[in-house]
Amino acid sequence: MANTDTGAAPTITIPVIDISGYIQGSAPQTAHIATQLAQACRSPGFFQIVGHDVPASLRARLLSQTAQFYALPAETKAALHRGLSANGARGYEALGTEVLEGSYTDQKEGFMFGRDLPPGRFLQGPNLWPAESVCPGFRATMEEYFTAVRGLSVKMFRLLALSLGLEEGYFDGFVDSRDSVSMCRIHRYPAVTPEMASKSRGAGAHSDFGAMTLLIQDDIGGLEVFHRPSGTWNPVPYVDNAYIVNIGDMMEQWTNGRYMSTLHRVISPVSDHDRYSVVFFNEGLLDQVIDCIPTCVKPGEAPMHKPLTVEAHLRKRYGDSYGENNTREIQSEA
Ligand SMILES: O=C(O)CCC(=O)C(=O)O
Ligand SMILES: [Fe+2]
Repeated sequence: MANTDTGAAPTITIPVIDISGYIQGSAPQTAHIATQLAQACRSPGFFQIVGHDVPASLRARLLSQTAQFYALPAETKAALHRGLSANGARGYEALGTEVLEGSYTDQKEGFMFGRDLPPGRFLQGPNLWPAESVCPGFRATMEEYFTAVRGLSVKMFRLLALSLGLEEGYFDGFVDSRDSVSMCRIHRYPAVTPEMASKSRGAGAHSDFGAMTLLIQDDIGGLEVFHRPSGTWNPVPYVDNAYIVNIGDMMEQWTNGRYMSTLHRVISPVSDHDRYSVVFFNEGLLDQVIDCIPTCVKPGEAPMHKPLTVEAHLRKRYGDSYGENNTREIQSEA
């Protein structure tokens, strides 16, 4: 694959969409935003939003708490390893655990949390947290942020529904039910030397397999999106206070390929600073059947995929043998 290391000019630009008109309830602006969204979701499947309602002060606290967490001693973080959580889906993941792309070991560490539910269905369970005395304010900030970003994601799915010519609440049950799976993951990408950067990735090339992802990257940048026709990697520039939004494999399938799930990767920062990012995945309502959305198939055209439930899609992607305390399969997640 060609990449930006060659210094080639980017072949795609990632649109920046101001959604404040929707947040404020303006009908004409909402229609315009939905049109911009439809274009961006078709290609490149990535865009950034500004004018959202998650306060900048909360995002700043989130990033400083993330740094505080990663500065904890290795053994304190290891005691929170996600292998110790009910479904293997909450807690800490050490540097070099994931291999998303061939021979590159991902140079990142992560910590995942979601809705605090009793252990039960697939990917559900209580979160793991460091003791308050060890990481003061961390849990409260992460919980406050989770509520805020989950609220924003419900709004983004409403806009997505409008962009597909559907009724605004079409995805509400999918994203906003008790059994809707959503997961937040904070990341640290340690700074590397130019020599190390050529042999490693922050995160190897992958596509996200849920429905829609909302991501904060810090001002170091490093996220790149693949443009298939030209075989080039294109940076997603840092935009102050923005969310990077991308379509995942489940939504690509649900829309019969109309909306695109695009390969992306993170280049380890060649810098004297670590890079931090916070990602919010919407995996959706476990019992929802993903069956071609009616507005996404022309008369006479056949849907490209057989209907299947979200849980079946996720189990397939996480690995058929996924089970309690089996943490291997989950590592294939983006
Ligand atoms: O950290 C980033 O900027 C991107 C992470 C990512 O793509 C993922 O976790 O799926
Ligand atoms: Fe990703």
